[in-house]
Amino acid sequence: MSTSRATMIEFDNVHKYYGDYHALRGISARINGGEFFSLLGPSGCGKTTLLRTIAGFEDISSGAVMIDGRHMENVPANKRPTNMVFQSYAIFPHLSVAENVGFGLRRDPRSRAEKARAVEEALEMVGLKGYGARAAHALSGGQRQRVALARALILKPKVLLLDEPLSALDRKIREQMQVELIKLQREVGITFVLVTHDQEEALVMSDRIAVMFEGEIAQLADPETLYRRPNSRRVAEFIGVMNFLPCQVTGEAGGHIQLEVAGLGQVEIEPAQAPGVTRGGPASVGMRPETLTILYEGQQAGGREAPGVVEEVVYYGDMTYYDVRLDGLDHSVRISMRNVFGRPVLDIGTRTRVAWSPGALVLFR
Ligand SMILES: Nc1ncnc2c1ncn2[C@@H]1O[C@H](COP(=O)(O)OP(=O)(O)OP(=O)(O)O)[C@@H](O)[C@H]1O
Repeated sequence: MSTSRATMIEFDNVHKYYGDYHALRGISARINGGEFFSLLGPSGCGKTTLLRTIAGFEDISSGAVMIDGRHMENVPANKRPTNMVFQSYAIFPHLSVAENVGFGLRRDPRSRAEKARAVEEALEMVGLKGYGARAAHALSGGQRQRVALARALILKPKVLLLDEPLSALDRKIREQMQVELIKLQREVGITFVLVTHDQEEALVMSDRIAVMFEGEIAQLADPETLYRRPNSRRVAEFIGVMNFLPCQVTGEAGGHIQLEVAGLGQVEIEPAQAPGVTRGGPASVGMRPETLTILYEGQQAGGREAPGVVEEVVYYGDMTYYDVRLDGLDHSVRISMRNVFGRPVLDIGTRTRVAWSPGALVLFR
């Protein structure tokens, strides 16, 4: 959580060209002090380029980058209050862990004993207390990334930049490191800016996320807003799974938007459920798989329900995916249900009813 609300980083209409290629197309955004902020997007969307403009590794073509109220034009990378942790473990294999962590303190005027204490503190912060004397080359991937983190943190930057720092790690270690990184960020209170293409990682770790496509920010919001109220189909599809049903906007009354949705019938939604909608054009509604429920025989929905046929059942242990083709729809919708009672009991071809909630719909143009 944020310790300070003041703006730490500001992008003002940043453009970046590589030759003719327009890599950043008018980025404007603010990152707060003490915030865990992520740049999320598919390969090539410009997220690494944007991160590198903060570090000063990349010049911008026009616009401005400010850090802590200071214009960064003509401020070289080594004079900026930032430090970067890379995907590859950029540590020196021939040095010890402590030598790696203390590397940035070579010209620090403090005494040897003080520096050694700072190194030990940094190692403790990243969960490597007592590892100082070990050879860096003998560490595991996760441990090397911790050393890289400690080496960055010991310099006490105002901003820590993380370029896919966990992507080379195994899934289990990665998930563990995600939680540790969040804790660490809360502890040190430094602004973290993370680049990732992994939507789950961004949702788990971030206070706010900027979703980028083709050099632009498509949506900037907290994880829950991004997930529940994506402002475009593209953002919705990039973050998790979403079902789309064609619909018509039939009217507006009492502050509500009235829809006729294929497979669902007439529905009223709140304006907040149409975050990206401007007037005109064909529309569709989105529904997340977990907002739908399969009703068993005799079970009451307590709300809205739609009939259909089970087309596919995929068992995942803790949950089952059902693909159900609702009557009046030419494709199936995906439904995910926790397996609280064990195995799925519906067979392919079974007629069933699907419970849904108007409040869980999102309208897109
Ligand atoms: N030095 C460069 N010269 C020319 N084009 C570049 C250079 N660096 C990046 N690009 C191009 O700019 C675009 C954005 O690159 P960037 O590395 O920022 O993307 P990304 O979203 O971080 O993707 P990835 O996750 O694959 O690194 C890409 O199309 C890339 O090919």
